Amino acid sequence: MASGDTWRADYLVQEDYWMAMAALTAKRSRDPKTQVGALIVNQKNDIVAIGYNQMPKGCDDYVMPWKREGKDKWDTKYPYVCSAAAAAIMNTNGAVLKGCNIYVTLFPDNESAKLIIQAGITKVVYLSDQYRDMEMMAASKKFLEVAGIEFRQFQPREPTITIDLAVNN
Ligand SMILES: O=c1ccn([C@H]2C[C@H](O)[C@@H](COP(=O)(O)O)O2)c(=O)[nH]1
Repeated sequence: MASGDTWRADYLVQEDYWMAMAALTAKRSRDPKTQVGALIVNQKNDIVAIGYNQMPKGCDDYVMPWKREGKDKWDTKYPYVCSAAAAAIMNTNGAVLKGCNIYVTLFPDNESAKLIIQAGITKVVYLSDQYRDMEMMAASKKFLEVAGIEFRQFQPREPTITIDLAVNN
């Protein structure tokens, strides 16, 4: 076989591709501070859902608050925004999530972790753990463990791959 007739050795491996897709999806978010992307794959390695942190459908981004601080918590984004994991879980077009894996650019908070568990997702691969010191993240790790869900930080198999973390701009 002549050189050049064989397959490309430096193709993007599957997991690097999925996390890169999650990072790209995060760029759809209108959150001015932290953009998060999530991608769900089934046991056959098909992508079945994607999502990013967003206001609920139909809730105008220009009306909803995107602030981190306000006169009270209801004046901030936190009670309203759907996490990337929540958006992906609700965006399956009917796919069954039991036994799926989720690739997410930010370690899921406790609300996202609840949904991940309830959806039957069995593995979480995350890019950033920037809020690891917050209590809700400790809670999240605790009940992911209790529920028997594997979670680990993403390690690119291709050391030269650079994924724009797309968080904390
Ligand atoms: O598991 C998570 C946790 C948070 N998010 C979203 C919710 C918000 O839009 C941002 C966090 O905003 P900060 O200003 O960094 O507090 O991220 C998520 O999608 N998934």
